[in-house]
Amino acid sequence: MNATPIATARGIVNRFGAQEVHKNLSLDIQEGEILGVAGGSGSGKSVLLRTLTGLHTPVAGEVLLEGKAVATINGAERAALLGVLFQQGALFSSLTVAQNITLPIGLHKGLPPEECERIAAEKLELVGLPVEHGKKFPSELSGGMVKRAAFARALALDPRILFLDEPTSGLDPVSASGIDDLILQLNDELGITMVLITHDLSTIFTVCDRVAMLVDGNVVVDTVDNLLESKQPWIHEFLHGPRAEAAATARKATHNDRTRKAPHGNG
Ligand SMILES: Nc1ncnc2c1ncn2[C@@H]1O[C@H](COP(=O)(O)OP(=O)(O)OP(=O)(O)O)[C@@H](O)[C@H]1O
Repeated sequence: MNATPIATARGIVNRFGAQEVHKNLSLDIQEGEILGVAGGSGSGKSVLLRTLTGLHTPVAGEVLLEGKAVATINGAERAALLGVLFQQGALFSSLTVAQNITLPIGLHKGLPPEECERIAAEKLELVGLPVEHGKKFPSELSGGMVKRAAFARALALDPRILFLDEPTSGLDPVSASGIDDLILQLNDELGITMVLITHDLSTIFTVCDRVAMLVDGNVVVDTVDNLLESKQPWIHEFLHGPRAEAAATARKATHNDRTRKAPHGNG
């Protein structure tokens, strides 16, 4: 029997004109897990992320975060509960990295500047960036560093759930693997629940406890081991294509190195 999920989506319907993107989709997210969200282009991954975070109101269905309807959670409460890392980092280019990190702290906590600076330094350290990088502007950082700075900002208010939109996209393999390690580290050390949209097979094979596969407007959620047995054509093609083989080999090495916590089932 599972513990109470930290987030639940029930009967979600999302429709744009005649196009039905989600047809009665339901999903439980367990506290402390790393859940991947995968699916073909246009399958509704980003719309699902926006729905789960309360940025998009579905045509039908509801999202509960810690048992509370997301629509009824106010801005400050929501900011403390969930962080979002958008695909391009979405940092303000006219602000320094430290100012970007402290922006949500100032907005939602009203802390004095020295305390904001202390928190910014702490978050930079947490994501593996030198504290001096706080003085730089986003344009002065590499792609991997921008992602880390965006992580630092998403972590500013110590959220319990982090939603990540393609955290490794556009990165070279070494930087991407550094981001995978950061996701594992934040999950292991701080217990943050992670929900990440990804096409990155390496991330799926080495990082995710479970994966939610969006297919035909619905979702199949399971561990990678179980999904590897799936006969559903898109899932089979995705996990058994030529690019999946190298990722699966890397996974075996990682699993030998690292004892992941027992994955949660989803019924
Ligand atoms: N605001 C909107 N208005 C109209 N259609 C939309 C809107 N948002 C999303 N859609 C449509 O919903 C479908 C799902 O979009 P979504 O961005 O969630 O796909 P995705 O799975 O994230 O795709 P990709 O992997 O290509 O980013 C797409 O066909 C998209 O055009």
